[in-house]
Amino acid sequence: MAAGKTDTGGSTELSWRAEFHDPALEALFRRTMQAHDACQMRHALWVAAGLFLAFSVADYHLLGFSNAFFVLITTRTSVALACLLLALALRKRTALAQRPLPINLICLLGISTLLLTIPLRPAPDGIHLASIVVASMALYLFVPNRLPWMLIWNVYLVTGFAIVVPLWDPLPGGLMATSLLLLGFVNLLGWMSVLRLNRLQREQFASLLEERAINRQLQAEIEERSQLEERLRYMACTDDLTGIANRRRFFELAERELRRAQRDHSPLVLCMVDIDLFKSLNDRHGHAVGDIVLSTVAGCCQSVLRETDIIGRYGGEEFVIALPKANLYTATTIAERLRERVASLSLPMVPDRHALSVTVGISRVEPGETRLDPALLRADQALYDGKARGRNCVVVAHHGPSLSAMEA
Ligand SMILES: Nc1nc2c(ncn2[C@@H]2O[C@H](COP(=O)(O)OP(=O)(O)OP(=O)(O)O)[C@@H](O)[C@H]2O)c(=O)[nH]1
Repeated sequence: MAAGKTDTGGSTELSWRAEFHDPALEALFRRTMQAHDACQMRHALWVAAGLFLAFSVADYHLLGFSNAFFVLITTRTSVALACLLLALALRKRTALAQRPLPINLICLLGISTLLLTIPLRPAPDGIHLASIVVASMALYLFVPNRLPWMLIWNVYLVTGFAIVVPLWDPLPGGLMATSLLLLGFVNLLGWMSVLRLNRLQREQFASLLEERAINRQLQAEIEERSQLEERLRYMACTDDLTGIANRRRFFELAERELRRAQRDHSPLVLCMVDIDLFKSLNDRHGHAVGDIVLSTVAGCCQSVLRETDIIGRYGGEEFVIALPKANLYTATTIAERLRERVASLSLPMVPDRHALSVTVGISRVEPGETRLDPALLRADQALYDGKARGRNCVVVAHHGPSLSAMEA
């Protein structure tokens, strides 16, 4: 496997036993596989317990109720019980699958019992060899991630076989050599299979980690882009200085309200708000103070409006407000409240307490008007009327005999 790096910087290089060189990565792999390993080992232990007990039936047929039978059934039952206990314990504590002690104890008991059958139970030559071969493969394949330990137990198994067989049931020289060669080959096969399995599992795990890292990176990029988009959208719609809608956004929202008003035959009123003598304020106190006054007045406007009302910066020191479902009387009340609030403002950077005031021009959208421009023009005209009348006032554009200019 080509050596790579995980996103945490760990190397995915494998050791001679096909485990990760990086101990942290190996520990992570084992933790990830823990439940799976425990499940696999539990099944193997159930099968092993069943097999050990099942062979007692064969022992009985071969030995009857002899001493040898009782020794064998005792050891077989001990192994089976140990297997069952560990299988039950693994159900609750999956971490036991990766602890060497319990499984090593069972290996010791199981292999010793298997070797004990050679002197205690007479059987044709091939039967003992076959059970050793099966046990050897089982050790390699069913005990996960314990390759060096399983090699040690296999050495015990083969060495035991090589010692016990000549002592109790000697084989012809050629047959013994063939058996040992066969066992050597079985070990090689088991070893290679486990190496291959370990390598495949870890390669898959490393790819999974890599994939997750790429996904996380993509997720972060997507989030960054959507934040950027959100920011751009905000910037495209908002006036930088005051934080209220810019002119483009105001028209977008107000035109939507106009269509709704036409549909529902409900009123829509527009107000133009202009800060009085702003040029002289700018000249006297500087542009920076002018900016603060602009955003303070914008805040005042917002404070007198309902959530459904729309406010935007029309340009310079002029604001525009759309009041859906409001008649001229309501609009005038709101504008008066705004005018009073601005007049009562006391800003530390503007020493003259009465310096701040606004003039408001008001006009309603007449039935049948499909654009905002005519009403805006009338509100603007009313605003200039207000300026001509001395400022700091609210003026309603002439709509009919019932409504005349209203001054503060
Ligand atoms: N500080 C600041 N000043 C601005 C901004 N936009 C426009 N202005 C200033 O606003 C002032 C507008 O002044 P005018 O249109 O002459 O009107 P005014 O002085 O308010 O007089 P009246 O409207 O007749 O009461 C100009 O001096 C502009 O430079 C801004 O974003 N910040």
